Amino acid sequence: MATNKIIIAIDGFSSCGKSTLAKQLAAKLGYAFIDSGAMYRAITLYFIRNNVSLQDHSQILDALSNIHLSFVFNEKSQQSDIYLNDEDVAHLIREMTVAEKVSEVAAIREVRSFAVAQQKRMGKKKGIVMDGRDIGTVVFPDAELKIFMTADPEVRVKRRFQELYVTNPHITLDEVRHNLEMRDYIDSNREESPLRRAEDAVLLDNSTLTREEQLAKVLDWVKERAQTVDVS
Ligand SMILES: Nc1ncnc2c1ncn2[C@@H]1O[C@H](COP(=O)(O)OP(=O)(O)OP(=O)(O)O)[C@@H](O)[C@H]1O
Ligand SMILES: Nc1ccn([C@@H]2O[C@H](COP(=O)(O)O)[C@@H](O)[C@H]2O)c(=O)n1
Repeated sequence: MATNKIIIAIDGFSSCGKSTLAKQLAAKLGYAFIDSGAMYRAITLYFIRNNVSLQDHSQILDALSNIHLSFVFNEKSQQSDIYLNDEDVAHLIREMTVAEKVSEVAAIREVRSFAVAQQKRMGKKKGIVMDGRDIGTVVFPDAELKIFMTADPEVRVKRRFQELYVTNPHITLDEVRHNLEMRDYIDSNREESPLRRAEDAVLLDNSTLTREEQLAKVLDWVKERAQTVDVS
């Protein structure tokens, strides 16, 4: 049982295991888990479906005014699914059509303001693990624990390939590699909130760590920062 709730911010490159770690931590600590990337993906899905021009700011603002995002806990999977207006889009947002466009959409200032305002509200009561690209730098600059995750690029490509292959056996390693490289490049070089390691973030390279090892390591960091949190 957690008695001293903190905010845990996890940032890093694409497909290095941020959401996996965030889910593990949230389950262990009884915290809320928010995958901020899912929000940008859901906005992108809406933009694709409605042919929103990324060059037209009034179209973008109009589209955002019609988007309502929420996370609904799924008892079966024991995870929160993202809803775009009243539709569960948790699976649709993982498709390559969304992955190919999301970094362009997430670089737009109005889109970021829209998402960040909601993310900040979600952290008001603490007891939250959020992963993304700007969580420790912009969304929760005062988070008690900030983690910057990375892993060897080829390890990341193989992990994401194995994950996507289950639902799309036509996918290729090259396609996945290209998408990860492209997203990391845009995310790190955009003007608005580029992906950066916060000065006070702890670096976690999980290239050779199992899921269990990464969790054990991070739980030690949580204990250091929230002495009264019982994580036994
Ligand atoms: N320590 C690990 N060892 C092996 N596979 C892992 C490990 N951590 C995560 N994975 C797997 O790697 C893949 C990417 O993980 P995950 O989706 O958590 O990454 P992410 O950083 O949140 O990605 P993105 O930012 O692109 O959404 C998943 O298939 C996940 O199961
Ligand atoms: N805080 C964030 C989170 C995500 N993004 C953008 O969304 C893309 C998809 O995120 P995943 O975590 O699901 O891979 C990501 O490539 C970023 O472009 C962001 O900008 N800020």
